[in-house]
Amino acid sequence: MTGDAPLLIARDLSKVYGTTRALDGVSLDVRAGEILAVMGPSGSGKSTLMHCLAGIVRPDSGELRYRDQDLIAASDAERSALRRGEFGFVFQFGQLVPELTCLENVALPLRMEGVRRKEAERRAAYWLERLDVADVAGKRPGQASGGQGQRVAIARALVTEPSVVFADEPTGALDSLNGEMVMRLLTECAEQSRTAVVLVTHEPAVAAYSHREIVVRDGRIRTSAGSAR
Ligand SMILES: Nc1ncnc2c1ncn2[C@@H]1O[C@H](COP(=O)(O)OP(=O)(O)OP(=O)(O)O)[C@@H](O)[C@H]1O
Repeated sequence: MTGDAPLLIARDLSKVYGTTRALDGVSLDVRAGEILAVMGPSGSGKSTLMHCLAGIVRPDSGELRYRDQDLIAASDAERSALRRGEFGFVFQFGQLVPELTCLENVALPLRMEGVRRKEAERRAAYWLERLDVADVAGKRPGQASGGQGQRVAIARALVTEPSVVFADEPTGALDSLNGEMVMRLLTECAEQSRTAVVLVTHEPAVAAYSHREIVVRDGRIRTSAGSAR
């Protein structure tokens, strides 16, 4: 893994909200296939860091590159094209569309890219199978359990075969057994497809699925270590 050029390179990133220094000179690389846990206390800047890396929030200063692209100089349209095409997202609460079936939810990012319905649903069905939730394909998210919904959300994040998945507390709403299953499937699928995962979590048991942990405090990276994995 160390031989790969980094996918994301952040240097000295800063972001200020009013008088709050949410990020204060953060430097970080994310490599293909790497599972990186971002830990730290509430309000320390974890989400701001993740949102900057994902091209959602524009840092005030520093350098940020995804492959050859300057993410700070990129226009809003370029950044959203990058998010759609290269990145996947998983949040604490699956944020699935309640009116659509689980299959349609997973097919949605492909439909938005112009993939025809039949092909999009075929690929969605494959990912539901991979995440072991094929049985909820025809159900709406409200009819699935929390753990199943989160696995559907992961299928939706992976269906476009992104280079990087950003996961913000993906197990935060689950009990530990379901949380472990979600983490096991997320990391197995990511490793098989060499997808990098940037994982924000408070939970050491979740961070244990990563290859590397960083701890953010007061907008700075305080420690960085390989995990037990
Ligand atoms: N859009 C915003 N407007 C104003 N302040 C913000 C905004 N986003 C974040 N902040 C502030 O920046 C700091 C870092 O917030 P951030 O959400 O990145 O922390 P976090 O580590 O992800 O916290 P948590 O674990 O509670 O989600 C906090 O003081 C927060 O209040």
